[in-house]
Amino acid sequence: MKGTLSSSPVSVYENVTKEQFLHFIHPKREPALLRGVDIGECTSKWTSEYICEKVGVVGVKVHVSSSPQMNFINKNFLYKTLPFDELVKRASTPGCAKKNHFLVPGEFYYLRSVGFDRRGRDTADIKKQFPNLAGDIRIPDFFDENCFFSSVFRIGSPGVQLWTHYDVMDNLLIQVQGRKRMALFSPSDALNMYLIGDKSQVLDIDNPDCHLYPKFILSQRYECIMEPGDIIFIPALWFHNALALDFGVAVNVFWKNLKCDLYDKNDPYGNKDLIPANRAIQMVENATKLLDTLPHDYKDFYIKRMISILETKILKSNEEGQF
Ligand SMILES: O=C(O)CCC(=O)C(=O)O
Ligand SMILES: [Fe+2]
Repeated sequence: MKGTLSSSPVSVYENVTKEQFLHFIHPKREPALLRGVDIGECTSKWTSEYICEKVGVVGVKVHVSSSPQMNFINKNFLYKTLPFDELVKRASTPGCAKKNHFLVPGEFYYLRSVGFDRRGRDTADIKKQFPNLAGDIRIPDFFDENCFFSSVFRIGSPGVQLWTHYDVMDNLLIQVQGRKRMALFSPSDALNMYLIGDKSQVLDIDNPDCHLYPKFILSQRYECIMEPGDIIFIPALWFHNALALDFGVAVNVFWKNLKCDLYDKNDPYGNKDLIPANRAIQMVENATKLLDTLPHDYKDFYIKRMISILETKILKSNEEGQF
């Protein structure tokens, strides 16, 4: 059984200034589509030819999949290294990935840039990994520079859909080339998302399987189409799913909205839960393991008791407006 889901538009704001963003948009903790913000010359300059010429043959690690819907559950993608210009040619030229491919003709590509050393604390920074392009993009100064976490270059084939997930940082996603459909869900819908870690198991958000994921259609979906030059503000913890309608070039910037010491220092992607949250989740996991020592019916009963403790906690913090 397939279910359908209505959606609400993401609020659109034109020609937003730093002051307007800080006073009216950021405090709402809701996604916002920002139009007409000065992002520099990249919107006119960043043609496929230009970015190929500026970056050249530098090797980049990309997701490659035979399906446009990249799926983390049965990992229907591989990581492959390609020269940057070859990636751009294959992803932007219809038919190009038909001749040269890793998996199947017409395969799909997605680049999410990373820092030089991903095992360490090195995060993506376009100024470091793409210095010849960084000067063309003006990242809005809508946050304190001490809170900057990373800036990520994203390139993808038309049709690529990135699974629904949340990040723990506030985010400005700047769409430079191509259109993209963004679907978002509030953190308050977390129980309807069927999460595994930071990712939703509901892969086909347009035709969700209602037998497997009956509560998904209860969630409130927000949606917008991003045009080149648009920026979307995605507050930390908001679930998002990106569907590229064209060959896409985007840059996003993550920053820390809360006190720096709450964030995991070893987080190359900006998706590790805050230290207290991560500890709390570990404790719940340990608590359920502890119950493994009891017979099934007792375990079931005490898990339900734990759920009722947590449910009461949700109601209380909702009343206090702190949820
Ligand atoms: O635009 C995309 O392809 C995905 C964006 C995303 O997940 C992000 O900016 O956090
Ligand atoms: Fe994300």
